[in-house]
Amino acid sequence: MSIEIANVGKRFGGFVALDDVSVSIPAGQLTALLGPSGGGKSTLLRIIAGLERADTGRVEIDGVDATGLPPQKRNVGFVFQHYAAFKHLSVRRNVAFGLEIRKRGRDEIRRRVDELLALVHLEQFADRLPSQLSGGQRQRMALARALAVEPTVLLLDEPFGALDAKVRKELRDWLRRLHDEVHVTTVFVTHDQEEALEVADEIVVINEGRVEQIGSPDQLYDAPANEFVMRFLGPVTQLGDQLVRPHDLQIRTGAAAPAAVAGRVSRVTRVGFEIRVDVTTEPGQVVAVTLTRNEFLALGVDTGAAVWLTIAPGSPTTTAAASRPVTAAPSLAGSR
Ligand SMILES: Nc1ncnc2c1ncn2[C@@H]1O[C@H](COP(=O)(O)OP(=O)(O)OP(=O)(O)O)[C@@H](O)[C@H]1O
Repeated sequence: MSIEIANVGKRFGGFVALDDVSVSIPAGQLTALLGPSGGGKSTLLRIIAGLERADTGRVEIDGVDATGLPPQKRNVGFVFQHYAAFKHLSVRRNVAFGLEIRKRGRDEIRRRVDELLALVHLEQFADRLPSQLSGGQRQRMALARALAVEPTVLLLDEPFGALDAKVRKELRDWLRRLHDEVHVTTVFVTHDQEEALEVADEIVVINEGRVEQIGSPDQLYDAPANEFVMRFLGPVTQLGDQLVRPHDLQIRTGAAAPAAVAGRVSRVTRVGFEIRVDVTTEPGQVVAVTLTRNEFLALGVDTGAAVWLTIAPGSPTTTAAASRPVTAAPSLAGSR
């Protein structure tokens, strides 16, 4: 049940929401559409669902041209951030709804709903009303309802976005496990890079209506296509004109390697299990380095110490597009 999106464009008035977007979503995978707010993720998802019509381009679901098909003919399941349940119906009836309107037999419905409630771990809540569930339980009910009609594709628009951090994390682990059991081709929208990196088989990074990069979490993290992707996927710092992750920098106190950049420790901050060491280089650039506590203790430096910075071999780096002004810091010239 693969999805092919070819050259899709969408405008709202004069505003370009999607600009020539092409993505192949492989069958049976969990794919994340990741990007900042307003980038076009939901619009793309809605176009796949048939809730929005593309101005240009084509959408193919499972080899069939779906570009002009209405949502009900696409066999997609959809879950939104704020799930609208039938308030007066029990959890069981909510999950059964799609099967009832398809006039499935009573025994079949009961069997299928029992299976689904077990799958989302809501068996003991079958007779409650949606208002008697927690937010996380309600979203699991929504997923069970979307899965009830055996969609070829499951589309999730920030399904856990409205929940608190702890519940989100539980649900994302659960979604991963659920997907490993059910294997339905799933596309979910998130603006949370950690969520995408943890859960997805493949990530499509979308920004300002365009695809910035498509790849596995490892590919995106280890080989970001550009500065945007590198910055969006995790913390970065700048050494000279190179963007690098703070934990990919090495600090030395002794004889400098040929490519090492000299500086002084300007600040040391402990952040949980990590130590953040700011090193101000001679041109006055403040470079952030993160070390484990043991690495920091072994290094034996403190504020004011003269050090040399190198980028650990093999680390992902990108050249900063425009060299940003370096952070203002007192000049260290001549103070070594
Ligand atoms: N029906 C509409 N009419 C006009 N503009 C719209 C409409 N739907 C979306 N847009 C605009 O298109 C752009 C992309 O919106 P979209 O919802 O796809 O972004 P998103 O990446 O999903 O963002 P978020 O994470 O905030 O939901 C936004 O600037 C939005 O304001």
